[in-house]
Amino acid sequence: MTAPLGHQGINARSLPGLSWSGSPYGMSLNHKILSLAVLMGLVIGVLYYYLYMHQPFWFQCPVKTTSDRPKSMIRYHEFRLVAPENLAYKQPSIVHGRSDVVTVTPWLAPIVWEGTFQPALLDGIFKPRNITIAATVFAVGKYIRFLKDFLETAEQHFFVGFNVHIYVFTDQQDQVPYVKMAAGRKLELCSVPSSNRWQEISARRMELIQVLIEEKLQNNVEYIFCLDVDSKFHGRWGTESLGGLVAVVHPGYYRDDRSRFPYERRPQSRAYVAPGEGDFYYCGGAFGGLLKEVHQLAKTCRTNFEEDAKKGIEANWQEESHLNRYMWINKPSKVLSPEYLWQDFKPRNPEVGIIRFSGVIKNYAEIRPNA
Ligand SMILES: CC(=O)N[C@H]1[C@@H](OP(=O)(O)OP(=O)(O)OC[C@H]2O[C@@H](n3ccc(=O)[nH]c3=O)[C@H](O)[C@@H]2O)O[C@H](CO)[C@H](O)[C@@H]1O
Ligand SMILES: [Mn+2]
Repeated sequence: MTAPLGHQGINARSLPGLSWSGSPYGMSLNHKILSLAVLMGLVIGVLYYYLYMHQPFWFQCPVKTTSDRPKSMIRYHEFRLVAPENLAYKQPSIVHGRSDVVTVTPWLAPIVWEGTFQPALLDGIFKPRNITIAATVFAVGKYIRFLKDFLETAEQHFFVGFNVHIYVFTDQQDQVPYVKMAAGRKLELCSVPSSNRWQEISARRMELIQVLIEEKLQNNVEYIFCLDVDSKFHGRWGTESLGGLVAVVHPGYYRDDRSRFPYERRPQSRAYVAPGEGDFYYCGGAFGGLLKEVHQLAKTCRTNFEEDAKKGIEANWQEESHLNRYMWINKPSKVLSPEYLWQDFKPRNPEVGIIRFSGVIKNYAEIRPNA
């Protein structure tokens, strides 16, 4: 009788190293198991420490309260909405609310309209986190004239009561107006070369935003918004606008069929959006979100813009076209209604209860280096 193949004469004792008592090949099995256990413990320990420190979104932080969590940990916990105790506010309803507008996207991101949120409740949730919000604004060439109103009105309406760092990119630092800022708010100036093409100034913002995030903002800012300078704040822009990736619906096209959106339509461009595609038409003049998300957006749009340039293509609305392509694939987790970027020349539509931020009327021929 022969044993089945593979079992002939083999047992634990006859395998090199696999012996219960002393082995001629070195460590006993007991020792090996022990060292393996110690090694595994070490690996698990190091892995746990790494996750604890970096807090990827899928890792549940074991720390209980908001106040004793360092900032880096709070960063990825935007969905842990801890409300202050004893805060009185209007009872919410799931049957009564705005019925003249849509307040949620098909991918279930909120669309922020006046009347859909309670400011005091949201501020109460975000205040204990001691977050800092960065804003970038470019004032190159003649656009420096818009900066004063932008900064003064931001002081009155943009994240009032929160830490706000405004980064002004300009080619004329000595022309930056003095605007008194409240405690916790500050202005920083960054140099940027002038250009004789407005398209270049507008589009290069993506690159400069990417570099700013990489070199300056990594550890001291949670959220960032990137805004056009030729605009003013007229109403509250606050914590209701915070989210992972945040886009603003353009005031000029939101009632139109998508076939009329001014997406880039040449398939050779990396900003291409095919007919029948696209959710909304978003503004290039205002977008934002968590630092990490905006970094990814800026980096991608910059790369795609440069790839297009190598082929001699410039998308019809420069970085706005690339942003729209990006948002089609990477859906924003919060969509802001056109209340968040209106245009002064447009009469207010009835569904727009309040204009919070709006582009001023300007004479393109007079202010752009190339009109
Ligand atoms: C409201 C809105 O969504 N506006 C977008 C729209 O046109 P706009 O007509 O609003 O573009 P724009 O002339 O305001 O240029 C965009 C921004 O670039 C900066 N700038 C521009 C020219 C210049 O000489 N100096 C200077 O500083 C400035 O911050 C300005 O706000 O399409 C542009 C496409 O490129 C941008 O996507 C804008 O954000
Ligand atoms: Mn503008």
